[in-house]
Amino acid sequence: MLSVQGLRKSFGPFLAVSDANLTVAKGEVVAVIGPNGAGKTTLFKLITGQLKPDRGQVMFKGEDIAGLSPHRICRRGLSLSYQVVSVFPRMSVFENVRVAVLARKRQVLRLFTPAVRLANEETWEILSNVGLADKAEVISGTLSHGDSKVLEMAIALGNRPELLIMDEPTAGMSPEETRAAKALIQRLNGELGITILFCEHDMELVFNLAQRIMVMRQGETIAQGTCDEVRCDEKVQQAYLGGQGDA
Ligand SMILES: Nc1ncnc2c1ncn2[C@@H]1O[C@H](COP(=O)(O)OP(=O)(O)OP(=O)(O)O)[C@@H](O)[C@H]1O
Repeated sequence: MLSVQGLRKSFGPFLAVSDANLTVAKGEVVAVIGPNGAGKTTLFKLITGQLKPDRGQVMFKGEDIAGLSPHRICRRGLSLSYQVVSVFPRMSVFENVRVAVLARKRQVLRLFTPAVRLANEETWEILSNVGLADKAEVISGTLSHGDSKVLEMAIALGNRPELLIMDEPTAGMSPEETRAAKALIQRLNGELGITILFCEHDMELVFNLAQRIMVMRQGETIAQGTCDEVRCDEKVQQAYLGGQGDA
């Protein structure tokens, strides 16, 4: 479904991503790991169009999407759930998700039209899928950190993504919130069939959730494979145990 080859991005003289390579098959859960500053977030921004690569290829469903606008990439079924919560804090949980659903349908909010009725139904469905239906009327800015991150995922689901990319989905969550988020990600993948690509520093979560792992160090892909393959990889052990890692 997604194939990244030889992706490179520099900021002035600094090479943040020098050679990123990644494949994600339909239906998979794939994790990108690497020490702080390895280039994981930059890679996700390059895939989702928030940054333009200097060179390299990003093939999504057979088409090269490298350098397309985020909007056009999103329309092809690829959504990003952010590391930093970016909901509209004064809007309710329901309204935040409905905006995303209406945006996908290219509708503005004209109440009582059939399109809005359908968007309302879809919004309720998403909220119940992620377990936020009972908080639909809550003002988003008053949610706990864990619920805000789940809302972020719900907003991304408003785009009906085939591939959902999540940047540190459980960062800052309590152990209980992390367990719930893990179950949610498994449900999105298992029940709704959404392909998942995420990066995360919580190695327990990575090895529990991911079917395959890609490892970055200093902007470069140094390994890619099953959890066992990656665990046994010498370069990976060096990256994490050689004084550069944070896991
Ligand atoms: N807009 C930018 N301008 C200059 N340097 C940047 C910019 N964005 C990222 N960088 C640098 O690129 C490198 C990679 O950053 P990136 O955020 O992609 O790493 P990361 O692997 O996601 O790190 P973390 O795990 O800490 O989130 C870092 O050294 C960072 O400071």
